[in-house]
Amino acid sequence: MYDLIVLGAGAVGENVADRAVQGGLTVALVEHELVGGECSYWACMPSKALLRSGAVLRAVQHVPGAAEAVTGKLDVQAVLARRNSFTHDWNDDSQAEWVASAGITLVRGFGRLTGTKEVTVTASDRSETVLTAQHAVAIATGSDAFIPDIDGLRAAKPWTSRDATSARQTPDGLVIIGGGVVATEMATAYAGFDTTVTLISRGGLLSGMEPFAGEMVTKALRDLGATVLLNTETKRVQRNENGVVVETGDGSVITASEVLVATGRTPRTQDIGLETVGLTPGKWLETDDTLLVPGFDWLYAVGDVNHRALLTHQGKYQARAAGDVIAARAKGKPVSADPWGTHVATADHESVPQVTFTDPEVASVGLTADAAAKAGYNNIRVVDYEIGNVAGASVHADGYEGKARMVVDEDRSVILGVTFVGPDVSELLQAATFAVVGQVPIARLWHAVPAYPTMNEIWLRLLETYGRPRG
Ligand SMILES: Cc1cc2nc3c(=O)[nH]c(=O)nc-3n(C[C@H](O)[C@H](O)[C@H](O)COP(=O)(O)OP(=O)(O)OC[C@H]3O[C@@H](n4cnc5c(N)ncnc54)[C@H](O)[C@@H]3O)c2cc1C
Ligand SMILES: NC(=O)c1ccc[n+]([C@@H]2O[C@H](COP(=O)([O-])OP(=O)(O)OC[C@H]3O[C@@H](n4cnc5c(N)ncnc54)[C@H](O)[C@@H]3O)[C@@H](O)[C@H]2O)c1
Repeated sequence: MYDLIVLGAGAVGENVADRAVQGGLTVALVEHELVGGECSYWACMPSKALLRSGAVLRAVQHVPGAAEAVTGKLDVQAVLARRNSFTHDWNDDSQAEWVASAGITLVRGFGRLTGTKEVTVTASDRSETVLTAQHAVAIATGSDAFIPDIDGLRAAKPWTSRDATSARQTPDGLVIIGGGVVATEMATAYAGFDTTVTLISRGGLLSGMEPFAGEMVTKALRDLGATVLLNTETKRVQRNENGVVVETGDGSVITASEVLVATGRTPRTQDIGLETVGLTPGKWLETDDTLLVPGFDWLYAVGDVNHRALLTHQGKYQARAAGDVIAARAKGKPVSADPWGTHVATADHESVPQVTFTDPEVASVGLTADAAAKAGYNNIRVVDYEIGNVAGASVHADGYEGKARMVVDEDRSVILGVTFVGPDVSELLQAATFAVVGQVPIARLWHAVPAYPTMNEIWLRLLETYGRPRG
């Protein structure tokens, strides 16, 4: 008997377990693949490792003096080898060691709910262990790539994000279906490897973000040599002895070695016994802000599986709240569940930061102008500024091109959202997150002076463009 059973040892499950142990609970953590989950082995870390070398090379090419010193092309094998070092060659020994050192019991095998507070784990030798929880079960099983119902796609054995991030060799030609984060990041990485990349998006690129983000990334991908087909349906996919043949809605035919499907995610809830507790398998798990599934006092859903924000940092934020609240409830301690309290993931609603590591990078937090209007903010003001006009950016790289947008709630004089697009803007994001989460009044932000000449001077320019509120 454990106080808590956590199903899934991705970044999120690990953190739920860790916080609960720190809160004085005993925890079993169930994992059937690699401890560390998608982020460590097939998502964030390998994808960023694949992108980083190309980004560095392009950065150097925009700084005379350095540019003359670096004239070669990317060494793709060295990039792949560096990627492998991040994934530890897909070996999770070090993460399993961390789990043990944190006082968490790791149970290897595939876990399913088999009743209230009960999880049955099937090990690789088919032996079964029944675990019971005194207080709670947390589902942190994550998500899988979603394969849409496109004629021939499944049969063509497409690459998913797992294949794109773990490839041992780069293909000569890659067709990417999708226009979101995975599609644009992988198009950027592979175009830099001299793979012939064709991206097919049924709409624009990065559609949930400010429109200029997708437009700038489209231009940049084309400049990198990728073909970007917008507002284009993928009609049919076929694999033959030479690779794949992809037919688009307008009748064009593209042949390539591989096709990557990057059309979103589907929850890993199909086969985890949800029906044994009255829930429907295959659906995202809804939760309240303490990550508790409605109708239960013992079942939590944390990370990708609850579909609140499919990002590692946001899942880990939820995990800290969930691990702490499970421990507090188990020990009969006070629960802080008001907005922005200790035991809630309030920031999930309107304050999520995200960086898309394309070139230019897209860094955003909070609401876009469109999302703010849809959320019912009817007195907003949008302030735009070219980042290239900031002294720090001109020193950073010759011909720096970037754009910033700040969305202000005029009723409260606070920032609802900020988007930066440009080389190396990712490190500007945390200041924006402080402003949005802290709901710092614009008048006070005028006293937060950015150092000269850094790219952070974009803040001063946005505020000057907005105008100084009267004190
Ligand atoms: C290509 C790509 C790049 C990304 N890059 C970023 C990025 O740069 N930054 C960012 O913040 N986010 C990024 N993400 C998103 C990020 O990977 C996810 O949000 C994150 O991995 C979710 O963590 P999780 O713990 O909820 O799920 P997962 O990491 O999927 O972990 C779930 C774990 O549960 C295990 N499991 C599932 N079912 C069972 C079962 N029945 N029994 C036992 N174990 C089970 C799985 O094996 C897995 O280890 C990226 C995603 C992709 C696809
Ligand atoms: N840097 C990062 O933070 C990062 C990087 C990669 C992934 N992620 C996370 O992983 C998640 C998955 O990324 P993703 O790019 O797969 O999803 P996404 O939701 O970002 O994009 C999905 C894309 O697929 C398209 N699409 C959906 N259904 C389709 C269909 N039937 N036919 C054709 N196109 C279709 C959509 O129009 C969209 O362009 C994201 O939610 C993101 O948060 C984050």
